[in-house]
Amino acid sequence: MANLSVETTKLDGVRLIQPHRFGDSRGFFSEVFNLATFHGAGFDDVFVQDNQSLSAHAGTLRGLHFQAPPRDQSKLVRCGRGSLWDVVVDFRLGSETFGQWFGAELSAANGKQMYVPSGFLHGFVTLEPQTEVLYKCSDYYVPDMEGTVAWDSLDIDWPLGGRTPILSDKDAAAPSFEDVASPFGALS
Ligand SMILES: Cc1cn([C@H]2C[C@H](O)[C@@H](COP(=O)(O)OP(=O)(O)O[C@H]3O[C@@H](C)C(=O)[C@@H](O)[C@H]3O)O2)c(=O)[nH]c1=O
Repeated sequence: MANLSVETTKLDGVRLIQPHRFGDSRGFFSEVFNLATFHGAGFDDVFVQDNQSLSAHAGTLRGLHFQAPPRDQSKLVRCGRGSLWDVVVDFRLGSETFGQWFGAELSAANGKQMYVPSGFLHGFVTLEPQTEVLYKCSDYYVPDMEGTVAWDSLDIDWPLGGRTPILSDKDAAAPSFEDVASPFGALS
């Protein structure tokens, strides 16, 4: 039985991953990450850092973030509690889909994971209170190499239900997409 199903998206390299859940009377068991299985499915990343964030309120929006080369990161994102709407934006110069976005709901219930390749912006908005997000990164955090793009400077259809999102000071002050020079070449 396949332990992993992988869905392609309209953005090259961006994938929605569904690890298998073995359900029984107690609940379920799932290998949420297995290096050999992921390598077998074509992901050659070596993840070196695991992150966890908790957002107290629904409508908390984090993003859009990237870390510049040579310290760029691919990410494998999932939800441990609650639900979120996860977004990736193609930020690779010269890419046919430069500036286009893809979004999907990740929840504790659906077990889906978003694979965010290097060269893409990443962000999410929480859909429930006390939403926990867990993600692996392929390089360590380097604050000096970090970049932020304003969440509302692209035509992203954030499911906010008319609410004003809760932002960090850094994200609230982020420059617009068109004012940030991408450090990513087309083949990042
Ligand atoms: C991202 C990060 C933050 N921090 C620290 C810096 C700061 O004091 C505190 C909170 O950082 P931030 O406000 O940047 O956290 P947050 O807004 O949750 O940032 C995250 O957003 C999502 C969308 C991503 O894709 C991540 O890569 C990361 O950029 O945690 C680390 O120590 N290591 C890390 O890897």
